[in-house]
Amino acid sequence: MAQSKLHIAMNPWFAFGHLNAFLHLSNLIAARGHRISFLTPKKAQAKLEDFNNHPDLIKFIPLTVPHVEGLPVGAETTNDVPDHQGSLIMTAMDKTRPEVEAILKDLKPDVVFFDFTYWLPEVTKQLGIKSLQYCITSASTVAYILVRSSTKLDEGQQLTEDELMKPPADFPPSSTITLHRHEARALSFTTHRTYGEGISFHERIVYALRDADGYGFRSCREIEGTYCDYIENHFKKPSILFGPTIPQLPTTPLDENKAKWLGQFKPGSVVFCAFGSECVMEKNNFQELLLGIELTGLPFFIGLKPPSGTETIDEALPEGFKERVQGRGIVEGGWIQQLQIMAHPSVGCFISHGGLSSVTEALVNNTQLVIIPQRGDQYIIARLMSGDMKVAVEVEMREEDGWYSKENVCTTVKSVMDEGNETGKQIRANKLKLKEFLLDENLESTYLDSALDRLKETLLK
Ligand SMILES: C[C@@H]1O[C@H](OP(=O)(O)OP(=O)(O)OC[C@H]2O[C@@H](n3ccc(=O)[nH]c3=O)[C@H](O)[C@@H]2O)[C@H](O)[C@H](O)[C@H]1O
Repeated sequence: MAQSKLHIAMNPWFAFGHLNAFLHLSNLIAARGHRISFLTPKKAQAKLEDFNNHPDLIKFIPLTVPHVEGLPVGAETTNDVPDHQGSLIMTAMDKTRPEVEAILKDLKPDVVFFDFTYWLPEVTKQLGIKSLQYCITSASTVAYILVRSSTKLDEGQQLTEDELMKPPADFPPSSTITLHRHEARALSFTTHRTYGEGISFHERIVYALRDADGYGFRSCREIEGTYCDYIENHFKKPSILFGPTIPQLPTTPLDENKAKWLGQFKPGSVVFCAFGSECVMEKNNFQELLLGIELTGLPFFIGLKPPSGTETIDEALPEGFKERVQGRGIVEGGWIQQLQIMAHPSVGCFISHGGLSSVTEALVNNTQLVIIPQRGDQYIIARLMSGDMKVAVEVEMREEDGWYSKENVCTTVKSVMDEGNETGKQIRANKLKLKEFLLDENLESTYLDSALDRLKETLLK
């Protein structure tokens, strides 16, 4: 088996973050001569095709997404609907089960990589095919929340807010992860919300984990090895690290005007703030964050969506802000060239929400990293980076409701930006070491090769 070529089917959640992550992995696997059958909604296929680097080996299999009442006609992915209709897209994806079953019966791949379709292992078992749950979030998130959730579910109970604040008793002793009260409360609310007809998000993920033949993570032993072992020991199934996704600088250069604007400031002096592709903040938190950045006295570039209840960034700005920061600060509300901005030599600090991709992008750049987690896995990723790895700092928040003051924001940013500050020096040194490790040209291929070997020796033996 070690030298044989595999046929892998991919069945990712109908959201572009997931479809792209699975396609990225597919490209790496196909580069080693393995065949991929990539199940995707019909319209999404057109958007993914440009990113298929191995059309001879990666074949898209279009799925007809059934219409679900309440969804706009033709909606297939979360991209086609507002946030609150994500659950209906999940229902639609669940309804593709008969089609997926027929496709797999016909294709007979060796293994199916999936994430949210908790019913997939039942289908594959009947067909004599293996299933691997490929998680695009951090292994530490699965370890901290879902391992004990599964035990609780078996007992007909749910994790409580108090339990979520602390790690389970048998958690790796090297871990520093704990949650604040407001985080535990928010997490408990989001995980227990219905996601798809008649099932909560949390049940969906736990059943997927419980029934899959193994797990895959976009991470490495050096960052999350202990968490991966913890998951493997609990579920007694192989937990495979495929290596972190190292971002490539896009070929499109940074917009000329932005590059010119950033270029007028000293190297490493600009504060850059962006909260990923989904985050819409509350207006008061948004304004306090802006005021905190203003208070640092440093030049800044902020790319955040207009906060809730507003249509434009201009109407959301604090009183007099625009006039006060004229010439040294920009706030934008649309899509920004995050990778190109982060790589600009003038940028010295990145304030992030803790999304796994944004954090990884910061780790392979020279910016200092400040995290203000907004939801879900971002709380855990923030602790992992600030506590376990000591490559980031977090803004102090009020325990009960997560409120932070402008002074908290300013002090934290200055702690990593002021020359001579001990915290800043330590973070910079740790980050540099990790950057060198992550940018080792052999890292990606070493991880991928050993992940595929492990897949063959365990699931597919
Ligand atoms: C799995 C899920 O991913 C989510 O992704 P989200 O978009 O928030 O953040 P990132 O993972 O940083 O991903 C965001 C990605 O979009 C890029 N980008 C974003 C906005 C923009 O204007 N320009 C850009 O280039 C950015 O460079 C990064 O690559 C959440 O974390 C969630 O908690 C997690 O479960």
